[in-house]
Amino acid sequence: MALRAPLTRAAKRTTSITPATSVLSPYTSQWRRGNATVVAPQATPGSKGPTAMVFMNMGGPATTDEVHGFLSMLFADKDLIPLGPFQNYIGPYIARRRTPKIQKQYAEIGGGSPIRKWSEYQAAEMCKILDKTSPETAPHKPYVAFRYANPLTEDTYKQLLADGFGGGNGGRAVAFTQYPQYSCSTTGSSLNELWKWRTRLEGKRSTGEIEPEGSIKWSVIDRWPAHAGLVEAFAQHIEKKLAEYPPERRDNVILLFSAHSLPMTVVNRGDPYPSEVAATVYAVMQRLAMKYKYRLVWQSQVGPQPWLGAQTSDTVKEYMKKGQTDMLLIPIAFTSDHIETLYELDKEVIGEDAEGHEGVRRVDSLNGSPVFIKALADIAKTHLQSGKACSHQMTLRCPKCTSERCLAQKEFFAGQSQQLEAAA
Ligand SMILES: C=CC1=C(C)c2cc3[nH]c(cc4nc(cc5[nH]c(cc1n2)c(C)c5CCC(=O)O)C(CCC(=O)O)=C4C)c(C)c3C=C
Ligand code: FES
Ligand SMILES: [Fe+2]
Repeated sequence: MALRAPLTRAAKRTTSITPATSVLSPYTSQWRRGNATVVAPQATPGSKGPTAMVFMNMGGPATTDEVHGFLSMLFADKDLIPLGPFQNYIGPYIARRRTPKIQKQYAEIGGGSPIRKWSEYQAAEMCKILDKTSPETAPHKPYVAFRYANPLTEDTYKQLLADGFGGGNGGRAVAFTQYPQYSCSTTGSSLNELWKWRTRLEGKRSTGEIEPEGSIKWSVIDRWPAHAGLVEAFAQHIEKKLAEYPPERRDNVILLFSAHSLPMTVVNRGDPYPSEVAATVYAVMQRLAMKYKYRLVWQSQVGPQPWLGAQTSDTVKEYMKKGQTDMLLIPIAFTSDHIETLYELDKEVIGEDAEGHEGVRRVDSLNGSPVFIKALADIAKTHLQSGKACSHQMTLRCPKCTSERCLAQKEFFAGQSQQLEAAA
């Protein structure tokens, strides 16, 4: 069975949460936050909207001054880097020590991560499409919630409340992970954080208390590794780059799909990410009619413990030694540019390991690709129509998971199904 006491706790909790609102509750349909009166967002006539579309991702420092804060949050995250009982001391120490090196890397890619710019653009463009293709849930309002950088999940949650979602008004929000493949260290961590702020800002205040009426009804798009539109967007970017090789060399270019690696402890815990990344790669190769030789390789290992390989940089060096100098690198587990593409692949792997050999090239990240944004809208529309709170797969914990956070988070999101059904 997937969860402990398979969802019964959540089921009980969520079926009993809608008695009449207590007189003392601040959650009425019009309520006060600070000095401002917040009014529920207006639905389009005949629509169940508005719907908040919340793009979740790790985020990145916008400037080199933000690198220390970013790393501090990253090394404090027990879902990403569990450092044991002394995490509160060791985490800040590692973050401080790593800051100058990482600041230098961000300085070399233009002074900061472009992830916020791309996430805000992708979310806004997707919502414009959704307003047309899913009028029954319109208007769709774009939000971004990052795990380690601004706008942080906490701030975005407060913004949702300030905009009139939840807080007595009810309203629907979709947490849309921007990691196509699910890992407990990425999407899982973002969901744990969202659940934490949901509990703090809208949840029960003490044990035994009933849930406040009119909180946000959440659902989650938790993975989309082989969506046809995602596959098409990757395939088109690959074909565009392949077309830049001379025709007589093109068929012998090796495609190196490169994904951020995972520590073997996480792989052996049973994390779904390696198999989902492989699913994306295989689907893209099928779309390319298996016309090229390819490998899935792994990058960005941090620290001394064993990580999943083969490493991207070793692979490039080994193939070069064997005389293979035409290789196309394809970042497959991240949908916009970041330090791993702009610094690690472009400067370290291509610039140093391959000594700038012109045969070693990189496919552009999806960034503002209209095919990709259309795919996002299609994924969202299918989800909104499904009436499901999350995928069936999300309710299954890793075989070796011992995290109470995972358990509570999964119970909460899976339990939102009843809320959605009640609202339907
Ligand atoms: C799908 C993508 C990613 C997975 C899976 C992932 C797992 C993972 N990462 C670390 C440790 C670090 N990651 C760091 C940066 C970073 N990680 C990803 C993506 C994934 N990480 C990205 C896109 C970035 C860069 C952000 C940007 O530029 O916008 C860092 C900080 C940089 C550094 O110090 O080297 C660390 C640390 C672990 C331990 C892990 C799996 C458990
Ligand atoms: S670590 Fe995977 S479900 Fe908890
Ligand atoms: Fe990472």
